[in-house]
Amino acid sequence: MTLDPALGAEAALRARRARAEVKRAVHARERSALHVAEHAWEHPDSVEAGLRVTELVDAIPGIGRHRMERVLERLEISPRKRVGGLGSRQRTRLREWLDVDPAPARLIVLAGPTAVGKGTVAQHVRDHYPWIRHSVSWTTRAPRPGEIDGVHYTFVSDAEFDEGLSEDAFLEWAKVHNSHRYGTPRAQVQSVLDTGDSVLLEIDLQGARQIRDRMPEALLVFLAPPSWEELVRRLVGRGTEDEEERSRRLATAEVELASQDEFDAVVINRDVAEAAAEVVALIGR
Ligand SMILES: Nc1nc2c(ncn2[C@@H]2O[C@H](COP(=O)(O)OP(=O)(O)O)[C@@H](O)[C@H]2O)c(=O)[nH]1
Ligand SMILES: Nc1ncnc2c1ncn2[C@@H]1O[C@H](COP(=O)(O)OP(=O)(O)O)[C@@H](O)[C@H]1O
Repeated sequence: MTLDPALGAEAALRARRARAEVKRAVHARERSALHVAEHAWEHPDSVEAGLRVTELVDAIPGIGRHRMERVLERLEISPRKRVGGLGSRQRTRLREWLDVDPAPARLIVLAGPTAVGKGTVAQHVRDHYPWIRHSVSWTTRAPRPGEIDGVHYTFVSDAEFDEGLSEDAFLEWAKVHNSHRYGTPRAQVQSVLDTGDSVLLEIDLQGARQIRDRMPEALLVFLAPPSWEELVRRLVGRGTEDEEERSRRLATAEVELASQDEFDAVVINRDVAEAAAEVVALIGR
């Protein structure tokens, strides 16, 4: 006997709708992902068993696509697998992972004195930990050679920055080194956090303090130099400031170094890769 193809298509549509309903319920926290998985393993013919593991994990609120991929890799589960088709060791690993509350997406602030290596460490995080997202700040300073608008900063005029202020568009903002204004766009950061990915902000100390007051759940990391001499060496070595600007920045740096206690963690930037790994480990995801 051959199956009527129209009936087959109808059954497939029903199954897709039923799977969508399970995902909706998990996302709305009406059912836990663990409950869905246990049901799938008890009832091999159920809708739950037919869900792809990616669909189940992705439906968990606050997970985010990057994190889902990493989790499945760590659990050694192929993204093509259906929940009902997992082997017993995979089931055990998935059960254990679902049983603990997944860490929520976090806002991470990386601050520290001038030339300590904030930009360098943030770039290393960008290159090696792509699931951590970065906010693009607005600034009134002019682009340096090689800097791209919308990538390194969003370069705006004073009037445009004022407009942003009047619309309450910044999560925090500050006038840095007594010259230009810099601000973190609120909507951009919030939309990334809403997808379940963590966001790293590389901002100055005044901005870090504002974040601490407004978002106590944020993780504040102070990047410190191995020594004062090394900080001076890095500032001079970078060669982007003249003598007068350098002494101004070093005076600020002295004050900033005294503020380490205000932070959740201090990471010493001896080696760029190690410092970046430490920051990522603090985020815990
Ligand atoms: N408060 C605040 N500071 C920022 C923001 N974006 C960048 N900064 C800080 O502004 C300072 C100057 O940055 P930049 O002009 O790129 O120069 P450089 O860091 O000296 O190379 C650095 O300390 C940055 O961390 C922001 O959105 N808010
Ligand atoms: N761990 C490190 N070891 C040696 N040099 C570093 C290290 N981190 C950064 N640097 C160098 O120090 C200088 C300042 O770094 P940068 O990222 O521009 O600092 P910031 O963004 O904090 O002002 C740059 O020339 C950079 O290459």
